Amino acid sequence: MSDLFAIRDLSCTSEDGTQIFSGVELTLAEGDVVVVQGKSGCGKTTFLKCLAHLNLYNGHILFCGKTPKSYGIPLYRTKVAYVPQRPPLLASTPRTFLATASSFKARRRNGRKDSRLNEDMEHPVKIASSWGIDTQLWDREWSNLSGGEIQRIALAIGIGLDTAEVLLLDEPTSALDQDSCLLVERHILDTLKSSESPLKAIVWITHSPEQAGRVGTRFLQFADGSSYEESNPPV
Ligand SMILES: Nc1ncnc2c1ncn2[C@@H]1O[C@H](COP(=O)(O)OP(=O)(O)OP(=O)(O)O)[C@@H](O)[C@H]1O
Repeated sequence: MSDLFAIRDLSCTSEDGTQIFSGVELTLAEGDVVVVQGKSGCGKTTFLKCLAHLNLYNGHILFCGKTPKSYGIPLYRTKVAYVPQRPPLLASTPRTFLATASSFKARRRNGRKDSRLNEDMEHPVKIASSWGIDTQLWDREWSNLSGGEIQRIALAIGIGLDTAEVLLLDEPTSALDQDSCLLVERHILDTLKSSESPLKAIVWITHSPEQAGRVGTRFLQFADGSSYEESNPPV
């Protein structure tokens, strides 16, 4: 049987030709929560973007034994989903964005839009509500939402569409207070364990050693232009 997610000899170079990292290796199995840590600017976000095929890279990425291109990149990105730390401020509202994201899911289901679109949109709203996001915030312009509200809404969409098998989380709780952070963490880990969710593994960037210890099952450290795995969370 092929690995869930295999990354082989991954390297990435910035537009000006500077190498950001090279030689990164990682194999994900079902149930893994790989915490990614390292100094600011060492390439963690770039790494996640490469995994989501949002950044150019060299090397090999295989999801269930197949390359991203063999799925078609839009479909691949529904299976290996990147949730940015700060979603680019979009025009319009979270509900408009959710409708677009849900329509991708509907197309993936049967090749066209279908009547389950509204149903697909309910789950993210319900999840966000359980994290203190009032339903009316979905109809407010992104630019008029707080950082913590934006972060919870983006994460609720990433999880609640129920398409992601691998979630790539970029400091998903960096704008949240401690109580909200723990609530969100618990929900993500429960989703990973749930047999009703397609979610199988998570790659999670955090600068918090405490969070790394709470959520991580494996620990990938970025340093000196490459990465290495540690057996324990760094203190
Ligand atoms: N589009 C880009 N063009 C040029 N350089 C870039 C680009 N995106 C990122 N970089 C550079 O690549 C390096 C890695 O950036 P990246 O955002 O991946 O770091 P990071 O480890 O996630 O940092 P942080 O912990 O501060 O979020 C940095 O030096 C950054 O300035």
